[in-house]
Amino acid sequence: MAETREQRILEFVLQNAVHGNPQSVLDHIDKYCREKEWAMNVGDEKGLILDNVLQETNPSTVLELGTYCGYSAIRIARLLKPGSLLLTIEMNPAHADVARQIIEFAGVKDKVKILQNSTEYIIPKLKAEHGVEHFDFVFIDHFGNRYLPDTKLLEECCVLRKGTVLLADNVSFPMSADFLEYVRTSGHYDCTNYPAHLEYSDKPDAMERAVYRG
Ligand SMILES: O=C(c1ccccc1)c1ccc(O)c(O)c1[N+](=O)[O-]
Ligand SMILES: [Mg+2]
Repeated sequence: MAETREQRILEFVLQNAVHGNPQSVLDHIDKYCREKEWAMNVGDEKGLILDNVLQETNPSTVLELGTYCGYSAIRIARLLKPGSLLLTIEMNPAHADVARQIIEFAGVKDKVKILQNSTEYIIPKLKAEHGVEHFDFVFIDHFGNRYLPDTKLLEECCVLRKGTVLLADNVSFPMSADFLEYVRTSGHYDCTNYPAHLEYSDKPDAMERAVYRG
């Protein structure tokens, strides 16, 4: 039996999902995490919210904060138009390694670049070292206590533009309360809340869309 939960998710995907089929990989991760071991993927219910907001935005450049096992990276990449790019930041090297393998198995690695380090280290380097001008869409799904400082860092590093869509997971958690207060009251964002449930559970959760006013 694989040592970690993330390695067991990878093993289940490699042994059961259809190679090169992103939806099959998503379905098998959801099946494993609903039936065997809970894990912090955005999941199927909130994943549909992510799909809808992403398709409404139709982005060319996407940033994700918090790759974990690659579930939402695959969810995003499968909907991106040709020539688009998702940069996803993961601070945990073991998680990044699992994500790299699952993303490759799903057949979307050409649209995804995993940056393994902390967000506070990478965000200031995005323009100079990763050729970023601006992001059209940012999916925020790492530890809630980083949501606000990283949002302010994205503003300070000028990688947001008028109309950039931020979509944050888990805004029902107390740890992201300061982020929610800021995007709703700073005057810099137009916000929409999407009530949902915590992945693979009936506990309440929510996502917040915050469109940058520039
Ligand atoms: O914070 C956790 C957490 C904290 C402790 C243990 C496990 C998860 C969490 C829970 C559900 C999520 O959807 C999620 O994105 C996270 N996260 O850390 O990014
Ligand atoms: Mg989450």
